[in-house]
Amino acid sequence: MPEVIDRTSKPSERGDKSERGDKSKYKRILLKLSGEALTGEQEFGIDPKVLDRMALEIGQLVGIGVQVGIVVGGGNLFRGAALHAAGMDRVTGDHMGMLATVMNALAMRDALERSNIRSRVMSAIPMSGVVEHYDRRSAIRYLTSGDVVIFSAGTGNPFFTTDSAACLRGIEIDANVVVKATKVDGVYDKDPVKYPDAIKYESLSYDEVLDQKLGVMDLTAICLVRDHDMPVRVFDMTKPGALLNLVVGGREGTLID
Ligand SMILES: Nc1ncnc2c1ncn2[C@@H]1O[C@H](COP(=O)(O)OP(=O)(O)O)[C@@H](O)[C@H]1O
Ligand SMILES: O=c1ccn([C@@H]2O[C@H](COP(=O)(O)OP(=O)(O)O)[C@@H](O)[C@H]2O)c(=O)[nH]1
Repeated sequence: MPEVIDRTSKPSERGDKSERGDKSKYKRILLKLSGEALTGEQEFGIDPKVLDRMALEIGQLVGIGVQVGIVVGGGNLFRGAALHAAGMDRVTGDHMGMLATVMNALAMRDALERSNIRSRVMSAIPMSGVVEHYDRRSAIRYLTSGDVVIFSAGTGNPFFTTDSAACLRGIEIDANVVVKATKVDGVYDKDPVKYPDAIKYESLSYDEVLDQKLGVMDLTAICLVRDHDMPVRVFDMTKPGALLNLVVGGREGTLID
C-alpha cells in the first residue's frame, strides 16, 4: 500500500466559498474522462459496460443537483504523438485524435440517454448534422437547465491534449472544480504505475506539480489552471462511488490548488 503525504488541505476549492448544489460541495463540475478509461477490460475501443457504469455515476451527480460538463479523451482510439512516431504527419495525427474524442463523446451520450440522463455533445470542430458546434453561452444555458454537456474535439487545435481542453472548458464554464478521472487514485511523487514505492500526495500546489514535473497531467494544462485559480482533483474512476463521494466533500484522490 503506497504511503500518503497528508498536507492540510487549503479551503480554496471554489465549492467552499461559492454557490453549491443542495447536497453537494460543488454546483458545477468539469469531469475529464480519459479515453483509455473507456476501454475497460478490452484491448481497444469502447467497453459498453464501462460506459453504463459511468452513466450511472454521472446520473447520481445530476440527481443531487450538480451541473456536469464532461471533456472526453481519445487515447483509446488515436493519439497524435503515437501516430507521428509511426511516421504520420503530426497535425494529421492530432486531427485524428480529436475526431476520436467525438466518437467517444457520441458513445457517452448514448449511454447517458439510455439511462434517461439528458445530455448534449458539443464539438470544438464544426461537424454539422452530427453534433453542435461549441458555443460557451449555449453550453452554460444547457448546464443551467440540468443537461449534461459533453465537450468533444479537445480544444480544436493540434499540439494540445484533452487535459488542456478540460482545464480550458472548466475555466470557461466557470466550474467550481476540474475533476480528472484516471486509473490511479491521485498524484504521486513519481508515476505509481512504474514505481510501486511512489508516495501519494493528499494535496499539492500548482507550482509543486510544475517544479517536480509530475506527469499526471500535462504541464500546459497545469499552467492554465494555475493562472486562473481553478482547482483540480485527480481521482480513481475505477473505484465505484468515488465520484459521488468526492462531489459531496469526501477525501478522494489528490487536490491540486
Ligand atoms: N506523478 C504521478 N502521479 C500520478 N500518476 C502519474 C504520475 N506520473 C505519471 N502518471 C501517470 O499518469 C496517468 C494518468 O494520466 P491519464 O491522462 O489518465 O493517462 P494517459 O496520459 O495515459 O491518457 C496515470 O495512469 C499514471 O500512470
Ligand atoms: O486539443 C486537443 C486535444 C486532443 N488532441 C489530440 O487528440 C488525442 C487524444 O486526446 P488525449 O491524448 O488527450 O486523450 P486521453 O489521453 O485523455 O485519452 C491527442 O493525443 C491529440 O492527438 C489535439 O490535437 N488537440
